[in-house]
Amino acid sequence: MADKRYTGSWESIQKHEVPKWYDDAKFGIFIHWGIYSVPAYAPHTWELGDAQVTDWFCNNPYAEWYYNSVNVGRGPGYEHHVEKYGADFKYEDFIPMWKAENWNPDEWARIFKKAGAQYVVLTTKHHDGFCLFPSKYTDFNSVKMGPERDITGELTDAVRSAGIRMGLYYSGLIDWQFANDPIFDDDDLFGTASPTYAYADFSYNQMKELIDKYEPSVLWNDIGWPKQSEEAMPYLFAHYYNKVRDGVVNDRFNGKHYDFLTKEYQVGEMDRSQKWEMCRGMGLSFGYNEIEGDDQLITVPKLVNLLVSTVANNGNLLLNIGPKADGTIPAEQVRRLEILGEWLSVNGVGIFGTHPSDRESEIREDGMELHYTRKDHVLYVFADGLKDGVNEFLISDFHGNLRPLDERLQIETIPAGDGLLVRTKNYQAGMYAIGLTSEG
Ligand SMILES: CC(C)[C@@H]1NC[C@@H](O)[C@H](O)[C@@H]1O
Repeated sequence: MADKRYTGSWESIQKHEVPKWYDDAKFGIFIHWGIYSVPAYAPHTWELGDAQVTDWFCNNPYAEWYYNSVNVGRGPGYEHHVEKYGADFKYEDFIPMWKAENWNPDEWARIFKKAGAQYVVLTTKHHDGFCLFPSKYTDFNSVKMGPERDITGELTDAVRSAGIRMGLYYSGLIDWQFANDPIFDDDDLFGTASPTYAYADFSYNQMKELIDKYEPSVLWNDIGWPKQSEEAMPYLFAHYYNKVRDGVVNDRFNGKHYDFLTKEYQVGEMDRSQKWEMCRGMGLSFGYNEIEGDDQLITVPKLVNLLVSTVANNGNLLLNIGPKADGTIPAEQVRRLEILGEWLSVNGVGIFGTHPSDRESEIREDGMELHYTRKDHVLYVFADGLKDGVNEFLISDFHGNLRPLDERLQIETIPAGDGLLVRTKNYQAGMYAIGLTSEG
């Protein structure tokens, strides 16, 4: 029987279930690439969630917010712009400097594949309103100017050719081509949001354009959706799900319907019963920030720990890269993807296609962490925060045996009461979090 079609009602839409591919995927790559990649500057201040909102917007670490960081007329972003480019240099003057002259989408796809990424999400239109696709609703796009290429189309083809799913990000509520008063706080942010019915029609039409042209596996909307077209949302979702049967949408369409919840840098409250996704840059920014060198980026041990702890608690990790304006990915970001891919090539069996165990993650006072996943009857244990050489930890209420996924690791296992004592004999820091399996 043909798949049931969705109708334009909330009742119909809410019958959509999270498709297996998204639940199994566990790891994707976010890409923030745009005009802002030319100036590539933001002060290295705080992780989102660590700053007062009143401090955030004039000291914004997000390089993709460059336009507003200048528009506020004060703070390090503004001062940097005036000093380097002059007060009369406009944001749009960066467009002809974005040439993407060294961009090879197949090379990006090769890097993502080697990293173990199962899906990719590209910014098709960020808050600056510049579209990375040939929209028929605006000429402010990457085919008509700047790179003069359909970045979304070329990357979608390359990523899918590599056997990776393609998702699309869209700034649904904020578009500085329609409303560009400086944003100093959240009131300003939502005050500039979707100012008119004309914008609501524009964003609805562009989202439909993206669905029809690229049939993305993920619709990653940002900030929110225009109130003026909120009633039409079920039609948009029905159109999407009928066209992309195993597509997923995030929770940033005003939270009225979603396949997965989103977290940005910090986990905050966690509900393991719902599918969620953690996203973050490798540094404090999503867009490339030239002052964020290797020392300012997340370390590999912390990156592996983030992936393991996210997956063990029913999440996916969507790790962002910020390419340079010329189309190359900064070497320090590529290196992290390569190492993560090497770790996943050994331990991925305990990550991809697994489900959270009924065992909660354990964060011990000595810094050791135990995280659990399962696949059918097989239990996977990930131990992190270990020291070189010998470490001991108890898997309570466990009557099987465990063996390491990394054949370099030597362990002893000793039945102890109702559990199993595990002793590593030769742990080395380069093994990062170690994976153990109960599969014989
Ligand atoms: C999580 C990521 C998509 C961020 N969402 C909020 C934006 O303001 C920010 O620049 C970035 O795109």
